[in-house]
Amino acid sequence: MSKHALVSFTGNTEIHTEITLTGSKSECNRALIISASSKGAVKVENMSIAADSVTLERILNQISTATPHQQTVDVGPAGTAMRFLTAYLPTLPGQFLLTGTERMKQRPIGILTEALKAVGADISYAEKEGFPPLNIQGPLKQTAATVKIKGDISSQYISALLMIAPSLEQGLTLQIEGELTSLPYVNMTLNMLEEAGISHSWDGQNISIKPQPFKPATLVVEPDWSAASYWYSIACLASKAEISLPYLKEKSLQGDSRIRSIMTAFGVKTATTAEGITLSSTDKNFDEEVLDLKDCPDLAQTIIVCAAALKQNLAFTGLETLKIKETDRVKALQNELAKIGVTLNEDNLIYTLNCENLHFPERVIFGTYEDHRMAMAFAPLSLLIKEVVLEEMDVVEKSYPDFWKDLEKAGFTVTVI
Ligand SMILES: O=C(O)C1=C[C@@H](OP(=O)(O)O)[C@@H](O)[C@H](O)C1
Ligand SMILES: C=C(OP(=O)(O)O)C(=O)O
Repeated sequence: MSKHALVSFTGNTEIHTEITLTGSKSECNRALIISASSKGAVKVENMSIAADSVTLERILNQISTATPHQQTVDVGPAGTAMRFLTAYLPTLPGQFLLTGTERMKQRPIGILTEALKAVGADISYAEKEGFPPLNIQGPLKQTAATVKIKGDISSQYISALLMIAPSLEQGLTLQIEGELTSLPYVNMTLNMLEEAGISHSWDGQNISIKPQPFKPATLVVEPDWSAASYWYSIACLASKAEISLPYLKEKSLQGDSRIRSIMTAFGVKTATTAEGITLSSTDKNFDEEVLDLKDCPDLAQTIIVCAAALKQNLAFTGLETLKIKETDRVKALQNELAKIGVTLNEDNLIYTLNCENLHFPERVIFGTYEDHRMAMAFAPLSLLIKEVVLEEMDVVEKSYPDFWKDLEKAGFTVTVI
């Protein structure tokens, strides 16, 4: 039986708390692949407890390069792990079936697999052309060192290729076609590779990495800024807030640290302290009418739900990639915002909120669509709605397993129903 979370907040919504967030799953998943590629020269510190990272670590520890039999590698719902392993497994001697949840089988991978095949990888589709599960036969015998790849569907394809590039006999040049989406994630990959001794060149379109050895290094995973975004939302919707988030740094490899500047307009002030950062509530001042979220797609749900609750008819661009994430996030947002009378309408790739009929019923049950970010983006509405139910509460495990515990620490009541 699936469990749901009933979240409420009794009395005056003043929040004073300190929350230590787990490590970024994006940074952690890169650190794990880089460490495996370096054959142990690169160590990982402050591992994330995100289920997706735990899964990737377990897989990397379990796969064997000594067995002639096919090994099934199941990433569950972990998209980044799926994309990174699609590139990493072909570099190993072995035969693999790389698979995941039913939703994973609907998340496209063809752009990455075709690029890998062009470089010499032996990969075929076990079910539907262009989608997982994949049959992979390694080790890759390199046939080309330059490959074209579309940049506007998922940056994870590019990060996946960049991380195997230094281990390829001829290195790799990626010719990026179209606009690069989720750009900060590519920068994160290149920065972490650099920390591990790997240099690159990037002329605006082509990214090249020569064959080169990893140097001994320790990659320290920073706390998760995407997880921090839910605390920004809470600080914004509470009547008063002072929320400390230790170890978070303003200058981060994570593009989602942009939540800090976006949330100034939403009335959340961020102070840098010796320990990390502290969020406090201040006056709201919406000046920008259109927010482009192409660089930070994982913030979209947090920001859109928060704007809706504040009755701000903001417009958003850069939401195209949301359709292929854990769920079709635009559709999921449209369905669930309707429960508080808000619509999210698309016109020419501009999405606009209409909050004219915003209302807060006494009790709202929000669906979560196997998507951790749906649960975490809607939970803060319990500061405005007496009873908020988030279905399938375990979805948060994917990136932020302590989410419910942390809400309780901050004064929310979370009942499992
Ligand atoms: O590389 C990464 O760690 C990620 C890149 C982004 O995906 P896209 O590049 O597909 O937008 C982001 O949504 C995902 O949660 C993590
Ligand atoms: C899109 C996400 O993850 P992934 O693509 O790694 O499944 C996410 O965490 O929001």
